[in-house]
Amino acid sequence: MVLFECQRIYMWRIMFLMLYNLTLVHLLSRTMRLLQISPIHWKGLLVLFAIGFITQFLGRHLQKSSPQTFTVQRLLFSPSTSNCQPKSHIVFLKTHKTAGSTVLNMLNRYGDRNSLTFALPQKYQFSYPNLFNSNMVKGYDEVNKSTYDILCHHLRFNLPEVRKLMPADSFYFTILRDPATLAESSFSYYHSVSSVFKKAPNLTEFIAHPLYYYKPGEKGNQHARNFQWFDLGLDPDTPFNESLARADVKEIKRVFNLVLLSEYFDESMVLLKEELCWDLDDVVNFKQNSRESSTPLDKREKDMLRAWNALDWYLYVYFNRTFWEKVEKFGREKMDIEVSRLRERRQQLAEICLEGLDPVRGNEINEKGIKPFQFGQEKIMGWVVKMDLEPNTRAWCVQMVIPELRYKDILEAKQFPGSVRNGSKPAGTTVKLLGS
Ligand SMILES: Nc1ncnc2c1ncn2[C@@H]1O[C@H](COP(=O)(O)OS(=O)(=O)O)[C@@H](OP(=O)(O)O)[C@H]1O
Repeated sequence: MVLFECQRIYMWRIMFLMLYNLTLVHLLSRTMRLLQISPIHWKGLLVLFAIGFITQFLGRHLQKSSPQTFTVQRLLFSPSTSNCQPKSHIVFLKTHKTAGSTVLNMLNRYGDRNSLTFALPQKYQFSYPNLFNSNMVKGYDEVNKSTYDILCHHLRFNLPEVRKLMPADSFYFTILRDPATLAESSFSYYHSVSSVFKKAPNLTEFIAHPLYYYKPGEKGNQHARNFQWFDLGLDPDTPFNESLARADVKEIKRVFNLVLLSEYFDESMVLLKEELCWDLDDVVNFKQNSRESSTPLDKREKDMLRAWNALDWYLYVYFNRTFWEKVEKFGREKMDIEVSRLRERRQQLAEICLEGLDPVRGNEINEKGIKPFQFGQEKIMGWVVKMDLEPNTRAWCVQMVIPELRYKDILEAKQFPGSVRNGSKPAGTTVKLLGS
């Protein structure tokens, strides 16, 4: 009904526009004759009028779609202004507790919309905490040397095996976090499952006597010391030695084109967008996998945790420096502008897509496909997507909040039709028109 009403008003406007322009043309031609202006000149003017009319007509036509379609158009088009070629061969090392799930959602969306192939694990992780091996990839054909566009699920990095399946021009990136806050997040998240943390009554106790609880080489240690160093495929129990650490870090710098920082997530997204030559909407995201609350650390505790995780702290300090060097090169002012654009767009999308602008507890989300995965005793937060949206808009919004494990099921179902176990697809996730 609303649509018919819009169309009727629209037709009247076009008729009015036509009459208005014809009258103008008529008056003009009469004036030209009276002033005895040569026919060539006034005919030229008539052509100009005709062009003006068509422009007006098209301009109004583009503006006057129904409001819902307009919303989708805004979601669809935020074209890049640069002439670069978007990158689609990507290796993302998803380190733990570093905002990797938010990055992953973005990669899932991009790959999904552009029909890229993902190197997927048989289950949900690549036999973590074992070192990555190409035969852990579902459907990998060693003989025919299958290659993929994106590798991004949790794994323990092993470059020679990654190189077997990823194209030589792949863009490698990862994300790091201050090991002090990472340790707090890790302790609370893995407290009930980690052999080390289980023994400690609380974080304060663990910080005070880590060696009482931590036995080097014990299974499941990775959560408790130099977690990022471990994810990078290095030995977290190596006693800290600056020249050895420097050599390892230099090697990481050689392999990874970009190292992001979770504390500067938005700046990170701007650098990433630039390097990948993607559009703003490709890197806009809503926070994933956040906890309801965290325990604040005082300076002494932070210092102690950084000392305990000395290899991670060295790594973080090094890449913090390289990060800001990149920002400097990009231009501080330009960065501020881009970060503002990103935040504005996030706000705009949140207003379009979400019920409420803050994440909510899982039990407040009724839609099964977007409930956050709950792990241990932590309350992991998620988002409620508005129900009364135009289907394409809703599909876009849902994609932005699908938790990583469920998105993996969706991608797997797409890549391996008929072979997926319980991958129930969230309602309305097919975005046929978007980004295609
Ligand atoms: N955009 C953005 N900016 C800053 N921080 C963010 C962002 N998105 C997620 N997070 C925080 O990252 C923590 C979860 O990290 P991961 O998703 O990597 O965890 S996991 O290893 O996959 O379980 C988790 O930290 P904690 O809440 O301290 O646990 C999230 O709150």
